[in-house]
Amino acid sequence: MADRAEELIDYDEEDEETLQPAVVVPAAEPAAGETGEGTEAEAKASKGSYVGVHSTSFRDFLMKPELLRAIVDCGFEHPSEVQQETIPAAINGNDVLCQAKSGLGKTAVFVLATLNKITPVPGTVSAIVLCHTRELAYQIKNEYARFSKYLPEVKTEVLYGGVSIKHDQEIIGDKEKCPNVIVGTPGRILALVRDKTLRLSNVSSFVIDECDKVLEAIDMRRDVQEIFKATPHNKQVLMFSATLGKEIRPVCKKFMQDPREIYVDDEAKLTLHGLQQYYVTLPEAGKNRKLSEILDSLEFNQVVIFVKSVQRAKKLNELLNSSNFSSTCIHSGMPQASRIEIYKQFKDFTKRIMVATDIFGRGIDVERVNIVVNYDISPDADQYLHRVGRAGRFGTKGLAITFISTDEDKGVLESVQERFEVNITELPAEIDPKTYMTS
Ligand SMILES: Nc1ncnc2c1ncn2[C@@H]1O[C@H](COP(=O)(O)OP(=O)(O)OP(=O)(O)O)[C@@H](O)[C@H]1O
Repeated sequence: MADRAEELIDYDEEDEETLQPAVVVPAAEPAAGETGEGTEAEAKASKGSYVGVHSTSFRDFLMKPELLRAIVDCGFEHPSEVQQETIPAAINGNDVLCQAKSGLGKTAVFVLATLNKITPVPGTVSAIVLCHTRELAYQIKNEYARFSKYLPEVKTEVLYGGVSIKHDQEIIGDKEKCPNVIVGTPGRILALVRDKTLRLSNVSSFVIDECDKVLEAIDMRRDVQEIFKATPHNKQVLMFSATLGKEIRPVCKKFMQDPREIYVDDEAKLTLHGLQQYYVTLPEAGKNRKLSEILDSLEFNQVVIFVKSVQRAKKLNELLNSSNFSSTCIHSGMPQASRIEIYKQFKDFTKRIMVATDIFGRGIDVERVNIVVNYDISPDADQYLHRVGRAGRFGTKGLAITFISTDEDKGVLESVQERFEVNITELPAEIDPKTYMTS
């Protein structure tokens, strides 16, 4: 930790103790669809039912009318719990460090807050949003497009590696086309800052989504720091993740001034209660047979199957297709344009089975995914939580099945159960589809 601390940016005033107390999200009664026991109420649970304890309206937030209109068009009826807690603080101009469950609308918090604040000046970047994968950046850019529908003067662009930098340079260098909001991955954004194409001296909002992941690896953190240093001192900083361990919080706070901290401190509350979680113990050689049994016997809208390497993703995808399961796959070994194309096809429901490495494990929002299979278990408990959160988005129901074939796998499963106080049981011979299919 001492080494890590030395890596951090230090502003003199940031060394003072944080003045604002952290908000710990209270224990909410499960909303419809949360108990996972298959009651009639759950069967009726649908997207948007998860509104938490207080039912405020988006109109209660002091937002631009153009944003309120877009929210209605998006079909959002009520703010979710995290939105109720966090949007007012963000709109008020506070720096915010926020941890909240997967799939409950953290993205809308920063998209709405930054759009509410922005007064677009042609040729000037006002907001910058960083995240760890290109697909997530692309997805966030689309969220900006949805919510800025009635703010046509606000231009948003996504920037990431793996595609020609020339194209980015042309857009940013052109005053007419230059985005006011930039979403991207740190490497490409830093390259554009270094070559002086991208000027960040007017940035007033700095956002990091999946901040624990972005700041955990030293190389990505260094890139973020360099980008951060190119922005003015006086700006709003917002950071989000479903997992914010105690070690990473001080790292995040080094980028912030007197932040509002909103945490789900009792990690048991991070479990999605609409999500049923099971494991299957089996030898490595039995995984393919079990997977096809699962795909044959369970009902699903869309399923994501996680594996631990690019090679395994390729092989499993080939095998599934040769066994007449029409699957697709996504991993870092593919050209970037194909990755985005595959993400879009899956999101558009053209494909129903996706084999993925962990590039798809965080943040990706495909609302019809109701089953996640950990063909290879995640490397750690946090990543497990993110992966299974791809099912059961926004209070819908879902099912997660994890294959356990080594003692090491068993250890990870145990750490998940301890950390998030979830009881993961053996996959039963039969599961009532009502318990994992949102009607
Ligand atoms: N108030 C709302 N009403 C209805 N749907 C909503 C609302 N807020 C967000 N959603 C939808 O819920 C889904 C999940 O939101 P989002 O991807 O922002 O979750 P998240 O908290 O960032 O999850 P993760 O931690 O997995 O990244 C999205 O499809 C989003 O459009």
